[in-house]
Formats: sequence, structure tokens, C-alpha cells
Amino acid sequence: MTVTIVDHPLAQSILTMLRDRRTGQIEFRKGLVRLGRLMGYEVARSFPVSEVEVETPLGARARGVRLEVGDVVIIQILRAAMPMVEGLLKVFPMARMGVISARRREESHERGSMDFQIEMNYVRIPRIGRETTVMIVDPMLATGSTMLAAMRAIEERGEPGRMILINAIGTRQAVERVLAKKPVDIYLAAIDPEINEDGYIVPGLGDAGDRAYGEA
Ligand SMILES: O=P(O)(O)OC[C@H]1O[C@H](OP(=O)(O)OP(=O)(O)O)[C@H](O)[C@@H]1O
Ligand SMILES: O=c1cc[nH]c(=O)[nH]1
Ligand SMILES: [Mg+2]
Repeated sequence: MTVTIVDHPLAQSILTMLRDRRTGQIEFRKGLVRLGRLMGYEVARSFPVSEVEVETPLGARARGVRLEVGDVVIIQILRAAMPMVEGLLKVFPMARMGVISARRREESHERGSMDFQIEMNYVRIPRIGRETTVMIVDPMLATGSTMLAAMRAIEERGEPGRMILINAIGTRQAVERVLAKKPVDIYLAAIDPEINEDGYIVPGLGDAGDRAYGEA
């Protein structure tokens, strides 16, 4: 169970661009792709490496390493996770993929509550076993309601050996809420100080799905 803030200056500068209200849809999506890739590099550090030896075109032997990622399933939470997953796949191209469509029911949310009802219309997850590392991707971890619902849906289909959450911005409340349910590893570019009465992260970056794909 770890919480890692990805503080690489490039990740932080992309996050700043994402937060900026002047950033348009195309640059916003591109930024999420780049952030997903950078966060993937940080996640890759947590896997073991084995020592290998190869022969170069010069006929010489070179000692090196191979990253042992094993069986990986990346789960994208629609809509907003799609660009981040595109970047993450550059780091873990061998991953199998799952999809969960989730929407916070904002119409039934009580102002100030840390709980949202989550509408899930589509859950398609490949086989998961003890040997599997599941990475759940969603740029925003606000109240944690969506993530907890996704984790329940995944667990109904199998118990992975390791679960990693990859989020651009989270709140302390959501991180604590998730960790109280399961000892997962969480990677974030930032933990923001506040969540407002409507369940939006402050300062945050607004509605990630709307900014990436248009207001819905
Ligand atoms: O931690 P929570 O309080 O559950 O909030 C986080 C969720 O809210 C957003 O999804 P939204 O319901 O807006 O759907 P969208 O991605 O289609 O915009 C975001 O993409 C997360 O999935
Ligand atoms: O600030 C927030 C909270 C939930 N979902 C978002 O897209 N943004
Ligand atoms: Mg949204």
C-alpha cells in the first residue's frame, strides 16, 4: 500500500497546463496522453527487473535488464480516462484491457456529501487472477465514489495480486476512503486541498470529461 506523487517537473508542468482554464480541448487531451505516459514510467519503477545478457551487432556481450511486469490488465473508466490510457499503453503495450463506463449521478447528489451514486452501464473486464496486476485509470479521484464502484466491479470478476490506481488529481479524503477499503498502490500528479459542495476538486482542473470531449 503506497501513495506516490509523481513530482517530475515535466509531469508537473503538464498538470499546470491542464489546470489552466484557457487550455482548449485538443491541448487538454494531448496533455492527458503525455501525463499518462509519464505516470506509466513512474509505475514501471515498482516492478522487478531481471539481469540479462545480449549480443550486440559488434559480436560483443552486453549486460542489461529486463522489466518483469508479468500479467497486466489496464482498466479505463470512461469517459475521461481514455487519453491517459493511450499514454500508459506506450509504457505497457502488452497489457490486456478492460473498460468500465461510469457516471456520477450529479442530479441525485446531496450538496456537501462525499458520496455519489454511480451509474455503470458497461463493464467488460478480461480474466483476472492472483498473478494479475490491475491498473485502474481515471484522471480525477474526487470523492472516490467512482473508484470504489469500479473496484467492486473488478473484484466481482477476480482477485488480482496487485491493484494500482493512476490518477492525475486526487483529494486526501478520497485517498483515505479508498485505502480504508483495500491496500492499493496509488499514483497521482497532485493531491489537492479541497473538494467543494458539488463534489469538484479545488483548485482541480474542472470537469475532466467535459474538457477532453465537450460538455455532456
Ligand atoms: O471520485 P468521484 O467523486 O467519483 O469523481 C470522479 C469521477 O468524476 C468524473 O467522471 P464523470 O461522472 O464526470 O463522467 P465523465 O468522465 O464521463 O465526465 C471523473 O472522470 C471520475 O470518473
Ligand atoms: O473535480 C472533478 C471532480 C470529479 N470529476 C471531475 O471531472 N472533476
Ligand atoms: Mg464528467
